[in-house]
Amino acid sequence: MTTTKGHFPEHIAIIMDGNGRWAKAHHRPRAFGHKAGMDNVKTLTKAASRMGIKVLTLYAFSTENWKRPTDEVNYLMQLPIDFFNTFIPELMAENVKVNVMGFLEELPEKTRQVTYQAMADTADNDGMILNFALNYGSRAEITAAVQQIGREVANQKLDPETIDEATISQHLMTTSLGALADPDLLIRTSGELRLSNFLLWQLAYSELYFSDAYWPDFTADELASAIAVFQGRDRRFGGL
Ligand SMILES: CCc1cc(N2CCCCCC2)n2ncc(-c3ccc(F)cc3)c2n1
Repeated sequence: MTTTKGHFPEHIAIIMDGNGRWAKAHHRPRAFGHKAGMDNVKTLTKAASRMGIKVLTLYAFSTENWKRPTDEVNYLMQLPIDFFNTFIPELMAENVKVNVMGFLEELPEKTRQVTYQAMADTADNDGMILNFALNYGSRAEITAAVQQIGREVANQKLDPETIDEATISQHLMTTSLGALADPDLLIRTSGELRLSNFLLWQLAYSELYFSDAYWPDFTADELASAIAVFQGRDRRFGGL
């Protein structure tokens, strides 16, 4: 069997964890950590684009994050607005195409509008896809896919005998990524060793890399190190 050793990861997904603890370690409020985290999103986006990454998926807000204190959620919901208000020119200069996946209809109006506008503004770019997971949860994503498949079977648009793994993949929020939908490499920062309801279907054969660095401290060099470790691994995809 041909080895995957040395292959460069096309799709990298990152759970950007540790922003609150980073703020605490710097004796600052949590919001300061979230702001530092957003600044690092800008830095790592440009670095990943220049490394030749084809898709960078970033877990920005989970369906479970609504349980956080109201003032923190309100601050977080402002971050996409701040991000695009300050970064669209650089995204255009980098030829980056923005995609935002999640239950966007549940977002505050202004947050939702700015994400749609960013997707429209960058739609013609054919460089790296910067794919934000915003109000996203994998079990909810899979449940919505099963509900839609059920509707199509009930409407006789879909023969249940033809349902296969591709059918499920095509009904997930990553379907627009096509052959790049499944991450080659998942990175989680801050030392947590959990998937936290992120891309559970898509990560079936992904390599997992855990960094002890808090997200604001996760540098482009750390990303390069994670990629080097990935290239040293020999992926099996279930085989020998
Ligand atoms: C809605 C919560 C949130 C939090 C957040 N943090 C705070 C915690 C995670 C670490 C990164 C910084 N960022 N950083 C960028 C975005 C963003 C999301 C969507 C989008 F289309 C453009 C930008 C972001 N969104």
